[in-house]
Amino acid sequence: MRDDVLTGAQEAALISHIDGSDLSPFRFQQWEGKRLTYSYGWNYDFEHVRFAPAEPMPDWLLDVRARAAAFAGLSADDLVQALLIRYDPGAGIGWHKDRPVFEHVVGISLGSKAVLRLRRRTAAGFDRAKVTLAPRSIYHLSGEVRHAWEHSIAPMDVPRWSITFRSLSDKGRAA
Ligand SMILES: O=C(O)CCC(=O)C(=O)O
Ligand SMILES: [Fe+2]
Repeated sequence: MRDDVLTGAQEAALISHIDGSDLSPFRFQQWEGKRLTYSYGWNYDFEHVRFAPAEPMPDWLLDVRARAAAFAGLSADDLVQALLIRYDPGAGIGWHKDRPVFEHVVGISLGSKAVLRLRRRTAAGFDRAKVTLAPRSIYHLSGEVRHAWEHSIAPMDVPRWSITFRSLSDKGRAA
């Protein structure tokens, strides 16, 4: 993780771009999440279990993608997906591992801080950890924390925005 990878002005511009995007509620089976999302590059459709190319990333994302790649030691071209999320008050994200079609996960937090909770199943229960995601900070999930641990964010009473860049895994490339 690293704090302060964006200025306040850059953060405000990214938030207004996300708010100006055609966000829609995350849907899975009968369940409609309170978090609003939009994907560029590739779309993993949970409702129809379909992984398909999506609209290319717009210019306003390219600078922040380059920073995310540099931070994670990747090349910008590797980060082929960008997921925009707006969490309105009451929205969170439940326990999950990111889909196996993706490999590296690099996330940028905007607007307000959140606690990223982490857990890994053990014989006795769960190992747990948590980390504070400050606004304007970045994190990289790879290796064990990406593949062996789940993560979640509890619903909050203030809005938060995030941009998650992902590379494809071998499985994603094969698909
Ligand atoms: O909002 C975040 O920073 C986390 C998002 C996340 O875990 C995901 O989209 O898979
Ligand atoms: Fe995730």
